[in-house]
Amino acid sequence: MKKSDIGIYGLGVMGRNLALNFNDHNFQVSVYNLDLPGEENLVDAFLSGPAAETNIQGFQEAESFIQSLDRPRKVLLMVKAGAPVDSVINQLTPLLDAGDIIIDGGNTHYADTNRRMAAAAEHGIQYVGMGVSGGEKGARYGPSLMPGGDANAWAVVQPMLEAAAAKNEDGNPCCSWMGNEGAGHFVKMVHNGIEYAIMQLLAECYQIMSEGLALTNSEMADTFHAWNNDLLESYLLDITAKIFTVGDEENPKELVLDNILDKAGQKGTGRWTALTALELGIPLPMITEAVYARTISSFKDLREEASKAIKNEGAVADPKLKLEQLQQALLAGSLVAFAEGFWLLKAANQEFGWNISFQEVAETWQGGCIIRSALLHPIADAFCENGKLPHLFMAPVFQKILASGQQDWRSAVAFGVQSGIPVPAMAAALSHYDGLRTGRLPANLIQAQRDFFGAHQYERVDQPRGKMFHTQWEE
Ligand SMILES: NC(=O)C1=CN([C@@H]2O[C@H](COP(=O)(O)OP(=O)(O)OC[C@H]3O[C@@H](n4cnc5c(N)ncnc54)[C@H](OP(=O)(O)O)[C@@H]3O)[C@@H](O)[C@H]2O)C=CC1
Ligand SMILES: O=C(CO)[C@H](O)[C@H](O)COP(=O)(O)O
Repeated sequence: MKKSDIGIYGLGVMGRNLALNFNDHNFQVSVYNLDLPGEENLVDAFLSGPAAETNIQGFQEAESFIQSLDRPRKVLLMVKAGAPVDSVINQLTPLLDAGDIIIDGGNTHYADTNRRMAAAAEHGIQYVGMGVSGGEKGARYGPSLMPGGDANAWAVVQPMLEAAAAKNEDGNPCCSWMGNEGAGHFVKMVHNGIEYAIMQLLAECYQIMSEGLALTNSEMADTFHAWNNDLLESYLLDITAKIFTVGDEENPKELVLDNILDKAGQKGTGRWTALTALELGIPLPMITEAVYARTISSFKDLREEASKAIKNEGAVADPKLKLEQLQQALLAGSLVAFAEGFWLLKAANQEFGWNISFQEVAETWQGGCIIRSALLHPIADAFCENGKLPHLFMAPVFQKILASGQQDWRSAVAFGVQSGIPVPAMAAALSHYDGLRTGRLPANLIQAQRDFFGAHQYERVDQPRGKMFHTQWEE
């Protein structure tokens, strides 16, 4: 039997679709899944189902799975992030040889990848932490891939990963080497932070349209569909418009959307983005508010109770918001979401000594991934022109967009605030914009207060930076 080019461990949603994708590109694929007693045999189900007409080989034991691979063996782990990855690595390490390559394609925390890469190196195993985006369809027909880790492995896995990846409008694979250690997983984490922010922004537009402007579901479908153009064209806007057209199987006259409980789930990547930003000292108010918004949604019972106790009487926004104004808020907010993400990537380069190319990240996100958006083209151009751009707001192209849309953006936020419709991401995006474009903030008062109660000292506007002063504020 021909040895396989790649082995995929884990036949969940992503693993089984990636296996079919690699097979489509004429790579020989081996698959394995650790089934617990009593669980369905996923390998058999896969081979007799979706993989029936393929050359994919399935294995019931890890030993034979690993032996089926061509050297250096390349094993792609598509298992649940966290402890399962450690347990799978422990299972496979004795079966692998020096020079073999483990690729973790799950949503792993970058610090875990740093640790696992160092541990694998002790056995001579090359380790790649790879962000994968695109969900089920992306995995099947072309995801966006963000590998990083042991650079020696890149040349070996590059042809396979590039073949399986989505292609952008220029025909280039949406797959780039992100850098050392956990750089690939860091980029995927930030991708998900941006994903949270844009999803929340779209959800806020939905609530403003439905509750504030009394639009029907079909009007909202049309509006989202019409907006999905020019710089606003994106996968998330596209699927949002489609969601407003899907009927409920249980109640055919209703939309399934109207019958979904308003409690947002989260697996952790958005929270990690916010926490990492806090640790690295980078303000990501919009992404963080998007995480909080999911969290507050999870307090469903408390919210129901509070909504009965605390009425929003008399809250009326004036004047009524125009849909064009809301559209501008969506555009500006989407841009802020990307600006926050790239700002964190810049900080990571500085903190960890990585060399993530922001242009390549933007290009890698142009196809296949959940946050693919027309905005990623001018973003890639901006970084191509100036790889050291300190913040996306400093690119003239975005200054123009933000400046021309800012009054409408403010109106949309004001409409939400005045009518009592929560707009945390939209408002936080605006605060980020206003905070950054304000040359003199009231932080002088904070410094005075700190010096008053704690003798923490302050710098003066008329003295060199770093020279500290203290005032005896009271006798
Ligand atoms: N779904 C998505 O849209 C995306 C998911 N990801 C990430 O990809 C990874 C896989 O996701 P997905 O395919 O959706 O997940 P699924 O839940 O569909 O599949 C999880 C897989 O992990 C296996 N697994 C769980 N625990 C263990 C363990 N202790 N030992 C061995 N195998 C284990 C499962 O095996 P079993 O069936 O036997 O339990 C199954 O094969 C995750 O890290 C996820 O965050 C990344 C991008 C997009
Ligand atoms: O990585 C993904 C998309 O890019 C996964 O779908 C992930 O599960 C999304 O995060 P969450 O479940 O927290 O919404």
